[in-house]
Amino acid sequence: MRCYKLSTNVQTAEAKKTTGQHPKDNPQEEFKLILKEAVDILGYSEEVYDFLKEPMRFLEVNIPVKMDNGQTQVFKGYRAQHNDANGPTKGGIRFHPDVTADEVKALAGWMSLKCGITGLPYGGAKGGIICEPRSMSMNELERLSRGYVRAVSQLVGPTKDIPAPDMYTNSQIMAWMLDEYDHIREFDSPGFITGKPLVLGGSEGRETATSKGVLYTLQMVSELKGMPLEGMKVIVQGFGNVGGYLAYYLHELGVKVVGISDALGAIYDPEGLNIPDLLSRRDSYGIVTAQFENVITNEALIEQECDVLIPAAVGGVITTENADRLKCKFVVEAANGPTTRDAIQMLDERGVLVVPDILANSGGVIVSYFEWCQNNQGYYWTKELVEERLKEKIHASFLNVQNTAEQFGINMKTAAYVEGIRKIAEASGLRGWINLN
Ligand SMILES: NC(=O)C1=CN([C@@H]2O[C@H](COP(=O)(O)OP(=O)(O)OC[C@H]3O[C@@H](n4cnc5c(N)ncnc54)[C@H](O)[C@@H]3O)[C@@H](O)[C@H]2O)C=CC1
Ligand SMILES: O=C(O)CCC(=O)C(=O)O
Repeated sequence: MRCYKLSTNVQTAEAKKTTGQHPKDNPQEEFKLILKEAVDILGYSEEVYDFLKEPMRFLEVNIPVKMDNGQTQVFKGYRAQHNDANGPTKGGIRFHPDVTADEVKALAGWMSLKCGITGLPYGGAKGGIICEPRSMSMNELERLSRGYVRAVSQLVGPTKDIPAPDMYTNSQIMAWMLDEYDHIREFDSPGFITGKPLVLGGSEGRETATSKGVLYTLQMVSELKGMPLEGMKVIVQGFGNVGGYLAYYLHELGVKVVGISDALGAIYDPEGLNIPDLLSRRDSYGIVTAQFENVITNEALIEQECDVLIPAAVGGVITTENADRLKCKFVVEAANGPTTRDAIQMLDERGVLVVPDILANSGGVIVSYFEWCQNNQGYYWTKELVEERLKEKIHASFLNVQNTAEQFGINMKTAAYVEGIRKIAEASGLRGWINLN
């Protein structure tokens, strides 16, 4: 633990600029590219691609929020519902300054695929609001969260479209959104939203579900490749809900977490970082690097020596511009859309396995589904039961995607699309919406 030390001139996280890298490519175009490949591999008609390339519904809203200074600020928000052939749509809500309509559309498409791969009775959706939550007060965030629910209330609901947390949203925001929805509908509907606090009908294990799912995936990779996790060197980009818990579990298992990062920078130490100490210093937005000297950039972190690179923050961080310089053996995508299609091809050629986001980070929506089932039953499960069932689903989905990759001689990303699309297309075909052939 040599390379990082506490800064003597700590600049507060709030005082620093927050946005970091911007996705180099349009995520919706990325989604369409691999979708087309997968549709062709399955031998489906052009109709299937035309139907699935865009969300079935897309709502753009303007949310007026009374700020603490008395002035009204208008925030732009989105909700995309990609496909509801398999059941109600499902997906998180992101609060981030870089949110775009195309990003939300792609994220909704990826949710459909995730639900397809894991066999959940849902289609995909996603929401987003363009905002900088770290510069807003709790009261302003509450008014924004409630305003968003009022704006999209006609479109969402426990049997229509069920939101959840994503970047910069958490269980408190889910609680405000639930409360607003209950006021509008005039009845208690815990199944309207997942990722809630436990006392409001949340599920044991939801907060840690995405990171646990990534961990189970990594364990599958380590078994597959005959490389024990213990002693492995891992870099985790992003130190929030997903990255923070993941770094902790890895550290507990004897993995050397050699690099972590947040929106402001990264720290790297080839000897391994003291993860519990870093977690104890982290603020509620997953920021810790502001307290240290020798901070490197997120771009530089990605190129450091390690066995496994786990992007767990924003999209579009591994592109054709840096894929050649990665020094890892595997990339496990915990974030949504961190690697572009062309970068995956470059990594394939170099023998670097990329475990796709729609498989690796599906733990979040899997346990959200468990939460929704518990809400519908009014009967709550133990954490052990949740984690056992999560592990089963991740294992089965991983093996399925891996078999498909072998069967068609394709990489795991395309195989995951093939598996995801199969379910949505079949359901859409049976409903008479499209002809598959
Ligand atoms: N929370 C969940 O259940 C799920 C999250 N995901 C994905 O995982 C990723 C992370 O989500 P959460 O951990 O929930 O978010 P979070 O808001 O809890 O944490 C985000 C982390 O990323 C850092 N960050 C923000 N901008 C960054 C940048 N430009 N470069 C590097 N780091 C940056 C933040 O400082 C923070 O440490 C997102 O891509 C999200 O869509 C995927 C599935 C489920
Ligand atoms: O928990 C959920 O329903 C969705 C989580 C999510 O937004 C995601 O998997 O990207």
